[in-house]
Amino acid sequence: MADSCKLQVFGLVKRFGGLTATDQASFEVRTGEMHALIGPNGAGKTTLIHQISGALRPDAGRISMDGADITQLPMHRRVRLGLARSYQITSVFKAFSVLDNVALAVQARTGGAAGCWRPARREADVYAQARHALDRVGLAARVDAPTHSLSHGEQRKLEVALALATSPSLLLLDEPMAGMGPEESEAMVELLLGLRGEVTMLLVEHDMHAVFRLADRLSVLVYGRVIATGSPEAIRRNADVCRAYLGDEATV
Ligand SMILES: Nc1ncnc2c1ncn2[C@@H]1O[C@H](COP(=O)(O)OP(=O)(O)OP(=O)(O)O)[C@@H](O)[C@H]1O
Repeated sequence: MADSCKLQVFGLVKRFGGLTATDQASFEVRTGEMHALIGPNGAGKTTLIHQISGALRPDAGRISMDGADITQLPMHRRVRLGLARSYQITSVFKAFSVLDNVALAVQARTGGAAGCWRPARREADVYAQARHALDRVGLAARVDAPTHSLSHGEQRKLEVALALATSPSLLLLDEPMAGMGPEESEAMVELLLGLRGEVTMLLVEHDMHAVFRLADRLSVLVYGRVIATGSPEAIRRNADVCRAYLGDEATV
């Protein structure tokens, strides 16, 4: 039986003036897999992630999730369908506790406009969901800490917790290891390995050691086009990929 498809990106085009940032980009993410999107600087990876999350509207092409066309849906509707993206820590309240920030994310993303008037039971559910997300990323002992007191590595974990807060089925991770030292990177790899199979993930990351440890399959983006998709082994051996991007890194 064919693997089921969680996300399908077909012929995605995004132009910024005269520059074509994604150029007929097409690839598929299978349900349950950890799929990495790699490529040189400026290849269009972040632009692609923005289009999948709904932050940017494509000029052409189609995005579908679980078989439903989501190309025209606003971001909040995609979130309701189970799509989440790792937040930038800059969007949190630094004086609030770690737990309160995640609880706010849960409430905001599950439709919390009348939050103040919700019954206590509802609030208990929100906090239970927030605690569960923090537990998943290994921040259970830091729930009461003010967010500004977190180390860099803990802040990146919090970003993942914020994305997990609404129990997504598809998680977009844009450079979760950025700015990390080897120990923090290793902790993030362990965290993401722990989520494998539980949530489908699409990862953009420059740390090739981490990528090749984590990914079930990879897609390689060069000049806005996906030039190859396959297993880590197949990608390492792909002559086009080595020529265009990996080169010596293919030995990782
Ligand atoms: N808002 C924008 N306006 C104009 N050009 C943009 C905009 N966003 C991205 N670009 C350009 O689009 C191209 C693709 O950028 P993008 O950030 O998607 O690449 P990337 O693969 O994520 O790069 P990196 O690995 O360095 O993060 C680059 O040439 C970039 O300068």
